[in-house]
Amino acid sequence: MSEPLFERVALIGIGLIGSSIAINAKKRGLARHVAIATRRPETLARAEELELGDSYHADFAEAVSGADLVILCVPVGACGAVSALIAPSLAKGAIVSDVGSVKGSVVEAMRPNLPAHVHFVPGHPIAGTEQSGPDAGFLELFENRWTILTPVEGTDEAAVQRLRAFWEGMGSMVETMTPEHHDLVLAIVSHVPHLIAFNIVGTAADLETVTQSEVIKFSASGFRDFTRIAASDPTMWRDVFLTNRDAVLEMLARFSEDLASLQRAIRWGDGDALFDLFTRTRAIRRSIIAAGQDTADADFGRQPHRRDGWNEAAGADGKIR
Ligand SMILES: NC(=O)C1=CN([C@@H]2O[C@H](COP(=O)(O)OP(=O)(O)OC[C@H]3O[C@@H](n4cnc5c(N)ncnc54)[C@H](O)[C@@H]3O)[C@@H](O)[C@H]2O)C=CC1
Ligand SMILES: O=C(O)C(=O)Cc1ccc(O)cc1
Repeated sequence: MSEPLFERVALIGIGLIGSSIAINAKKRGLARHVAIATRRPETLARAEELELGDSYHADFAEAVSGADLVILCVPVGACGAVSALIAPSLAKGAIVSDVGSVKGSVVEAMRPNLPAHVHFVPGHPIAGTEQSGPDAGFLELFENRWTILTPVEGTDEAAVQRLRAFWEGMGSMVETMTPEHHDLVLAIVSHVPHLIAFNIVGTAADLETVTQSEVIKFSASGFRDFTRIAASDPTMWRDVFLTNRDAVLEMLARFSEDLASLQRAIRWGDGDALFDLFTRTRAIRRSIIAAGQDTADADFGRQPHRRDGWNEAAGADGKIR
């Protein structure tokens, strides 16, 4: 086996993403030692029971000392405080990263706390599920999925390349962009869609004329997909909306305008407007799938153990019907 990329990887927070990284780092030989730290003793004990790492620490400073890679795998709202806690113990030349779904606020919160002798390379794997906690992680999570790195100006290129190699070692494809651009893109492809799911499931739950048991009994797969998304971790998503406020509000404004014109088309019986939009959106879906045959999105039905919308929409050959 070739030499590991890192001697000691410290993971702060061991939920879905932290545990998936831990499993990858060990199984794929990317780190000689995986040190795990988290806030709650029960979670740390569970991580140890699952043998996710090589050492387990209640003390974050102890976990990061001597680490050449430190990754914060905590909700975005906690990144600032955690970075302040670990800063005095970070080794010279260490790469410090995170996996947060929002990048601008994480950079703002972490950067001032970090010493000049470390390389700060923020990251975000565009891969996840609605599950959370240390039991949720799995080896294939990052396979054929994109990871976005958002290094700030002046970051050592060698550090960016080393982190890129780490994510590629987990099967991910890597792209770099600015934190601001990341937040705008993710607002429309991830954050607003999650908000729509939280909202529609909430609306259905509050209905007075349709009972909850009817909602469950007659829910077609479209609504079931929304309920999967709406089951995502409340803390994580609260933090996403509080920290990516501007980009989400901008995309929501556009969404509301488009929704209003759909409403008008329905009110005035404008079948052509409805038909045109649905034709356009069907073509978009088909082109995504066609492109997916040789890029990241050829992953419908990718996780055979998952029974969610992605799998159910796909036949045995992975084609959507
Ligand atoms: N769940 C998903 O699908 C994805 C999540 N992310 C990002 O990854 C990060 C972690 O998310 P998950 O692993 O899903 O969450 P999770 O809820 O499964 O795990 C979070 C971990 O952070 C710890 N934690 C929570 N608050 C903390 C605090 N104040 N101080 C220290 N530790 C704390 C928890 O004990 C737990 O170990 C988040 O920033 C999220 O935005 C990124 C991609 C996908
Ligand atoms: O479960 C799903 O469908 C997701 O969309 C997972 C996800 C959630 C948050 C991210 O920042 C990235 C991926």
